[in-house]
Amino acid sequence: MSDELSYLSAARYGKDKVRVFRVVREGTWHHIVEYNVQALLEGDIETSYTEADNSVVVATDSIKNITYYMAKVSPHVLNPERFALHLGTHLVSKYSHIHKAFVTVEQLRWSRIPVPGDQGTTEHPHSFIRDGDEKRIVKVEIDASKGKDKITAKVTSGISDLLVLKTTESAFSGFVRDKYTTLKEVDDRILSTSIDLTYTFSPIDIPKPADADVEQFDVPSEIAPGSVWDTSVAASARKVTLETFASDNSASVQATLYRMARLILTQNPGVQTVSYALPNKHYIPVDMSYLGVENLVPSQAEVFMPVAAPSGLITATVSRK
Ligand SMILES: O=c1[nH]c(=O)c2[nH]c(=O)[nH]c2[nH]1
Repeated sequence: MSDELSYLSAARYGKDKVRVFRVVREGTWHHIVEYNVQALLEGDIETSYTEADNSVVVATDSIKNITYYMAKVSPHVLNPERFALHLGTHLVSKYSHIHKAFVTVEQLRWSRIPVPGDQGTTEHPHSFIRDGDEKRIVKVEIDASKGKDKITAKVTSGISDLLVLKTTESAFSGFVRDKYTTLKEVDDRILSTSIDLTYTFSPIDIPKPADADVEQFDVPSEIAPGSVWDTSVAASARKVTLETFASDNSASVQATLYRMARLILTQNPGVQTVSYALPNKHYIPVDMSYLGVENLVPSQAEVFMPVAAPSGLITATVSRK
């Protein structure tokens, strides 16, 4: 149904915040992942909105059940890119009227607990610690609108909530000075940010999955470096981000951001764009001059007031030419 005034111009639905934990036992050496999954569908679903026609609706409850089933049967469950691709591909393959799947996987951090062993500290085989709020975020768009045997996928990966701070080698000067300016130029300051990083891969073709075999999802036999199939990209992007933050003698958040993004593109040929959103979480030296205590010389200030809000927010996308 549409009338002269309005029509349904977009429709997408599914399940959000599906919490799934998976253990893979390799003898006594256990691997784990914890994911928050969002799986949304598009396709010939208009009548469910316009005609109250539920015959086209795969219930969001079923989408949740499929997510858990795929966490059980997918050989790729431990890798969020491959798991998201497998889940999305199954959704568009299973239902003829569903043409696109949008799967977001947020991976929570679990690291092995270090324990003393015969040869120094080792990682525990089955005990883990949540060492930080940092998440790995993977977004996959599976497109079967040109046919179930011509599936393509766009993948974006990244990190959110990676909190970092440095106590020197950050300055900020030379900015616009006018009647609104109260900020002093500094050659030394605390720099802290909660890193939000996303990078996009070149689009990929997905081989048509075997009809009967939901468990099967082929990964190319030759894996192009820096491509979506290359499981080392996430660690490399995180390493470059942290190392650049630490070692750059920062002129501004903008300049440090650009340097990080360029390095990710240099090191990962399959990555097409890199975006950061970096809040500048200000730490303000406390003025104690009224007590005769000096705390305002930037390189010597010792007591700071962390300010949650307002924060700066510096964003940019750097793209491969
Ligand atoms: O690195 C910075 N970039 C800015 O744009 C800015 N603006 C500001 O007040 N402090 C900072 N720091």
